[in-house]
Amino acid sequence: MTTDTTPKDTAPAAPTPGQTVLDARGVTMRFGGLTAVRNVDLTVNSGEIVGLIGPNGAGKTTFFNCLTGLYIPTEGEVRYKGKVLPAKSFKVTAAGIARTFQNIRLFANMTVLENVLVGRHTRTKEGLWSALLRGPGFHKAEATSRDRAMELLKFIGLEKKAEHLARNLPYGEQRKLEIARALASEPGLLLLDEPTAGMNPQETRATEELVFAIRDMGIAVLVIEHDMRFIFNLCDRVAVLVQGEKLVEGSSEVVQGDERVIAAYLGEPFEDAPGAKEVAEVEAAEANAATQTDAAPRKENDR
Ligand SMILES: Nc1ncnc2c1ncn2[C@@H]1O[C@H](COP(=O)(O)OP(=O)(O)OP(=O)(O)O)[C@@H](O)[C@H]1O
Repeated sequence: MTTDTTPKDTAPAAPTPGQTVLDARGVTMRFGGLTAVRNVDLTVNSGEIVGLIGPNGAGKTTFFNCLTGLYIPTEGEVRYKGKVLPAKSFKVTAAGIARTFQNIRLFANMTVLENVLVGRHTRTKEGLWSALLRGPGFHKAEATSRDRAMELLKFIGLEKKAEHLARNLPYGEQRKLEIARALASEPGLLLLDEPTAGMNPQETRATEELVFAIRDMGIAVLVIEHDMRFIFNLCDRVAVLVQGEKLVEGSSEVVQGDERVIAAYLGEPFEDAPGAKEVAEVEAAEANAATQTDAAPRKENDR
């Protein structure tokens, strides 16, 4: 992925810096007796990358679903660029919010290019009759869509695999393709649900760069992630959900140092890669075991 291949034609007009793109107020989602999200306010401004973190079951994905028309919040209101969001997910996408899911949802037996083309359907003006009759309007629209889809594939570094079947891509590339498909709808706000889940450290770093490049295209980003290194490197602002409620919101520094967040989620101040301490302990134990194994034959020989 390189930033100089940004598909400028497809990028939405950059909103005024600081303009509120997403404004969620008092969002509550109840499932029977369970309140999964309780009275959550959250804004995302243009030019921002905002993180949403919290323990498993805190309500992060439910909140995302309330922002994308999959769920209608029991209470509260969600506005995108000042307008109340429609209650259907395809209308939310058409309005300008795109998302990826925690579990990859590609069309496995379609090509990489076809997957991105599917993501463009909300931006295609040609109707059913035009498509069936395959008139000149249809062919022109199809060519434009292909060009734009190829630009996006270039942007994420998958243009050489355009004709590969999605299911044959390695895991990290499937995740990138999901992002390209979301970008194909030309969003002003991109919601990413655990984009680095299952990735190795190199893939995670590449995803970090990709998200920065997407922000630089003029698209605001809201991201759920359990990888705290990724979140704290990336985000201008982080909101913490615990048991459905927003516990804290602030800069990475503020959130990392907040005792309530440490107690409820982080466990201890974040200083290095998560798990670094555990890795160091395992390595020390292995080194110790190796020393003892080396020592063992000498004992044998001593006898
Ligand atoms: N459709 C549903 N019906 C009933 N309960 C639900 C539904 N969706 C989510 N929940 C419940 O709402 C709560 C919040 O779940 P949610 O998936 O939003 O949490 P999360 O913070 O995204 O967790 P994770 O980090 O594990 O993905 C959980 O108790 C979950 O079981």
